Amino acid sequence: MIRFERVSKRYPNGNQALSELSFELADGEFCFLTGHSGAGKSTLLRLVMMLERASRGTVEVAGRDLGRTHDRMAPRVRQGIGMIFQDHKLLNDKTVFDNVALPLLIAGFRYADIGKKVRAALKKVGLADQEQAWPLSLSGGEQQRVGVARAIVGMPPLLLADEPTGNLDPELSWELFGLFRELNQRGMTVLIASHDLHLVRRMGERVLVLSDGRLVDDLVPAAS
Ligand SMILES: Nc1ncnc2c1ncn2[C@@H]1O[C@H](COP(=O)(O)OP(=O)(O)OP(=O)(O)O)[C@@H](O)[C@H]1O
Repeated sequence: MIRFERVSKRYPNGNQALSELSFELADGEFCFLTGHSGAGKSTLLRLVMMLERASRGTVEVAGRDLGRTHDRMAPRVRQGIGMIFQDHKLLNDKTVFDNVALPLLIAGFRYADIGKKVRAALKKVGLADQEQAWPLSLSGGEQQRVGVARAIVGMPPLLLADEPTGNLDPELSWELFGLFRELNQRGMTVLIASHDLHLVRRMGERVLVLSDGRLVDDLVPAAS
């Protein structure tokens, strides 16, 4: 699903965010990305989303070489990816339903087809009864789950999350990771950037460890 081969990223101001990074994430895998602040986690995810371009090396997503992909194809690439942010980026002047419907409207789905998909996504995250609620009337954990519903409403094959538990207490964080595992068990490939090492270890999944833009460890869970 994702292949990085000797990828380096240097920002225009000279910051070297990634250096000679190589790894592969197969279809259906569940993987964490950890490392200190500034290690390059967000940059890696931004390269996968085509929000940035690699300075050197090859980035492949779903068989597509992003270095050879024109900017105008970026929306198509992003349609295959669900993205979850730390601050969930919900629109507070829109209902839960409308927030979750947004990616489908942008993708050009007919309004008649949208309701079913939005309700299915809200059901998956356990918020079926909140579709008419306003984001600010929900708890932090519920808001984050709306963000997950919005990311998965188009059933993308790949789910990326950047510090999704940053604003959640340990119990809600654990629940959210459980939800990601469920989505993975239904076939989604999942890559989560997190510096919550305690929770990451507890999940017992594959962990890529970045330090100063380099891959310093690739921990594969022991077979159970
Ligand atoms: N737009 C940018 N322009 C210049 N430098 C940047 C930019 N974005 C990130 N960097 C630099 O690239 C390096 C990697 O940053 P990145 O945000 O990818 O790390 P991170 O591991 O996600 O950190 P954090 O956990 O703090 O979000 C850092 O040195 C950072 O200052």
